[in-house]
Amino acid sequence: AEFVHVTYLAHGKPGTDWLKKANGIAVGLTVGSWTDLPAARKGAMQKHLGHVADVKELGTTANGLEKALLTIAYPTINFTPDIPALLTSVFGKLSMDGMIRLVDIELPPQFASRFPGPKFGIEGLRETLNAYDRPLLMSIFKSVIGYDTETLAEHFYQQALGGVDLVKDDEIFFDETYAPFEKRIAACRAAAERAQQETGKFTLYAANLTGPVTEIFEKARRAVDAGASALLLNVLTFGYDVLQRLAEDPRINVPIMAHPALAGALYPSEQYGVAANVLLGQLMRIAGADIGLYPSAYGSVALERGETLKIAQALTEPRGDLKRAIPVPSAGIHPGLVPYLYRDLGNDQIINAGGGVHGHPGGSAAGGRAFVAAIDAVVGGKTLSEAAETSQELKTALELWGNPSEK
Ligand SMILES: CCCC(=O)/C(O)=C/OP(=O)(O)O
Ligand SMILES: [Mg+2]
Repeated sequence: AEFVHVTYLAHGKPGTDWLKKANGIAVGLTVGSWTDLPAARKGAMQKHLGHVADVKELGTTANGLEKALLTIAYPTINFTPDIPALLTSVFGKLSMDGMIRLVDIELPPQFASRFPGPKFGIEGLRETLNAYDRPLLMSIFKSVIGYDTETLAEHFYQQALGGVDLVKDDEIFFDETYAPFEKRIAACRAAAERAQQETGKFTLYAANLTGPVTEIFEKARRAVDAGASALLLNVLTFGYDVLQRLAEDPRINVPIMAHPALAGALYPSEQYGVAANVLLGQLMRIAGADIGLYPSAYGSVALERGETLKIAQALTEPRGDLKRAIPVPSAGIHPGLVPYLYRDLGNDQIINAGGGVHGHPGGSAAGGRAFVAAIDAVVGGKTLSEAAETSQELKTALELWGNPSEK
């Protein structure tokens, strides 16, 4: 028999009987009640019974509460191998039952093997881009709503000229009236080919997958047929299972990028919700994200650095034959932050910026070039100031947004 081990951080009044609370969860979320079960039923129900794997009391908090880590083992025969079943079973009703936060899920090998994981992973993405031994670079269409296909294709061209490896739609790009999905994909592919003539590099385009879930799979297949080179999905709003089924579809043979939109409703609280490394690391990876975005520790919607490192670890740590998903610390990123990002994650990351590219006084292409110079610098062991001596674009970017790592 296999068990999923789920660890919760629970807060409670002084004197809480944590073993009793843990037992209540283990039984309540599996067989419902044990003591009231007739003896005849107990035999049949035994294999469905959850149990307490560990209880670690952590003492008292500043505001007088007690806290403890409770690890419960759930028989995997209780649920089907998909994330809706897993999350509903281990943190459905329980998530609404007081101060309790899901902080870790450990899947046993057989159960874990039922999830697709990344189709490309870091290695596959590098092969697709022919880009090795350096962080990848991505820019984001900024402001995108209301632009027509031709304008977006020109914006794509400018970003590609700047040397970015990928361009992504902003996650808020839903209304495609002015830039129909397949038309936009074809136009951006043409723009990528045009830029490639000048840069020698083919820039991928991650088009935002939108629309009713009843149509999203066919839409994704049409996107690939139309020349899509990557797809973006707002996983929390569409659902992890949509991500998993896209990743499992052999016809959707392009990297899938997971956006964290809405995650901030779940991860911040110390006493409630779901830890970011589970939400934006582990679950995204097992469901099949090749590319995992999350708030960086340095930008505009910052996450605490330790949290960001845990997300990156969940996306990349060795886990059986699961491919590694590439971490993309995002939001408010500008070239001056590249040394911090490189110190944290080294080469295996995508450096991702919208405003930090398009806000460059020299325009989007110059914004991309500033990042390329910054990445070359950190990979080559140079400071940004040294690199700025031979890159006007980087010099301008550092003057505008700062060079905090050399303060
Ligand atoms: C964490 C997601 C970041 C995001 O979606 C986004 O659009 C960032 O844009 P900038 O902050 O780089 O302009
Ligand atoms: Mg965005």
